[in-house]
Parts: sequence; C-alpha cells; structure tokens
Amino acid sequence: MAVIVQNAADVELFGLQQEEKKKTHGDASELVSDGGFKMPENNAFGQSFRDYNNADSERQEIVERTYRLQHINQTYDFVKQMREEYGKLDKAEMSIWECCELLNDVVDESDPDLDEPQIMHLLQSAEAIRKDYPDEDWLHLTALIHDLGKILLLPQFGQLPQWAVVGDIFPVGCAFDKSNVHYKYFEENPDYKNPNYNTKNGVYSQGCGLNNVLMSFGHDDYMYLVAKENGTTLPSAALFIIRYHSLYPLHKCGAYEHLMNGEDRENLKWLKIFNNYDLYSKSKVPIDVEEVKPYYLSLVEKVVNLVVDGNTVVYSIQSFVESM
Ligand SMILES: O[C@H]1[C@H](O)[C@@H](O)[C@H](O)[C@@H](O)[C@H]1O
Ligand SMILES: [Fe+2]
Ligand SMILES: [Fe+2]
Repeated sequence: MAVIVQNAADVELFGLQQEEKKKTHGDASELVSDGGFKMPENNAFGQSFRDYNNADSERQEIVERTYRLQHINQTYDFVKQMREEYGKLDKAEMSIWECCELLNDVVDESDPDLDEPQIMHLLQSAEAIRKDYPDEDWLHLTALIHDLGKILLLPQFGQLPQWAVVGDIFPVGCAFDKSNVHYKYFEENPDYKNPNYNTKNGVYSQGCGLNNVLMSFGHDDYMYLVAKENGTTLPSAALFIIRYHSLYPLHKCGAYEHLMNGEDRENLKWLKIFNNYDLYSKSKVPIDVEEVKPYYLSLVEKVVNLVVDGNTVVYSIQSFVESM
C-alpha cells in the first residue's frame, strides 16, 4: 500500500524519463537563472526573510524558544530512537490530498516569515515553482509534499513538540556548526561536550555522503522515510529536496560540505533552486485552494496510477515522545 511506488521501468514518470533526467540534472545550475523567479525583499511582516534577531518580538520569542529546545534536545541518541520508531510507518493510512488538508491546522513555530496554516505554504511554493518550471511536474509534486511531515504536530499523530518536527536541521554525531541559527543553545546539548561527537567529522568520515549522516529529527526526515519506504518513484533529486530542504547551514552557508559525496553535490543544485520557492513564496496572499486542487489531484492521480496495490500513504502516528 503506497502512493508512490517503484514500478517497472519508472515509465514516463512525471515526464522525467531517464534520459531527460540526466539532461535536466546536468542543467540545474543553468535553470537557476532561467527560472526568472523574483525574490521579494520583505516577508509577510514587512521584514527581511529569515531574520532571527529583529523579527516582530512576540513571534521572535516563539521562534527562539523552539530553537532553544531543539538545540538542547536533539542528540545523537534521540535521533536514532526517533528514526527507529517513526521508520515503522505502521500507524495510519491516508491519501496525499487528505494529508495536505490536515495541515490546515498546523502552524510552524520555528518560522519567522509565516504564521499561516501550512497548507497555504505548500500551495504557495508549488504554484510558484510551477509558474517558472511548467514542465517539471515532479518538482510541483515535490513542493506540494515537502512539508507534509509536519502532521507529526497533530494530536492524532502523537502531537510531537515543535522542536522535534520543525526548524532548520543539522547533523548530529559531529560538531555543531556556528552557522546554525541560535547556535549558542547547543552548549546545553549533552553531545556538545562528548568527545565522540564534537569534532569536525565526529562519527563520520570525510566525503561519506549525507545518506550516512544522521540529521536532527523532524518533518524532512520523516517525509523522506514515508516516501522511501513506500517505494517512491520520484527522482533522487526530489527525495534529496524532501530530506534536506531544512539543512540551511549547508545549502545557504556551505557548512558540512566535507560530508557530501558526488551525488549529493549534483542533487544540491536542485535543492538550491527549490529553496527559492520554498522560502520566498511565503506571503499573506492566499491561494484559492479549490481552484488549484484539480491540478494537484491530477498529479497525485498520476502517481496513484503507477501503483500496483493501493493508493494510500502510510504514516506513523505513535507518540514516541510520550512513551519515552
Ligand atoms: O522554520 C522553517 C520551517 O520549519 C521549514 O519548514 C523548514 O524547512 C525551515 O528549515 C525552517 O527554517
Ligand atoms: Fe520544511
Ligand atoms: Fe517549506
């Protein structure tokens, strides 16, 4: 039972056939300039984007509290336990659109740029990228689902605390990089003083590839697990986007690059493109959900048609944190 299933020859998946895949992957950096996306100077609150120090004060307090708790509690051991528990994906089933609708009730407390329900964000980013890359429907679908992992915040999914679901992510098991937002709070993380974990490479080796690196747990990793375990047919760049779109220290500041391998570097080009739409499409201008719904349902349908044995995604809903 899966929405996105590895299927015979990946037939015409999202118009991205193997040959084209190579071509478009190779051209990723060129596409950055071709996209024509105009970045707005200010966010929905009239401030600069990702300003963690001078944002509207009430909002800033909420955001800072989320990061403080995230930095203190996301340890190597915590991440391992969470991945094990949530990797089971044995607690609930639903369609992609149903899941999008659940995000009507989710507000992300790590985000200084948006306090709208998350379904708006999904559609705003998907519509923005669709406008500039009309033929890359795999990108539209990737944008639509990239933040679905935030359902972990909802009561019916265990109601994980915000710090275990949202916010920028970072590798655990090696030294925290100073470019992380609100870096100072890592000093209270038990791993900060652990000699196994606080060197540049920590438990990893140079160039080992991000796939071998544990990231702080959250909506990125969870949605990646959901897609992968359901045998997704999305291209590897899409999975990379889903899994690392919150890794701002790397894709915005170049931190942790020594852990990447060649495939990561290729996929990073797509992530950098995607990031413009993820970040700069956040605004107070709403999308008419009913108007765009048929298009996204048709994308989902396209995936479902490839499925052999069902049309649902499996989500883990067990409240691991409560049972810890
Ligand atoms: O506050 C945001 C939000 O949680 C996003 O979903 C995440 O991808 C970003 O990295 C983060 O800065
Ligand atoms: Fe996200
Ligand atoms: Fe997002």
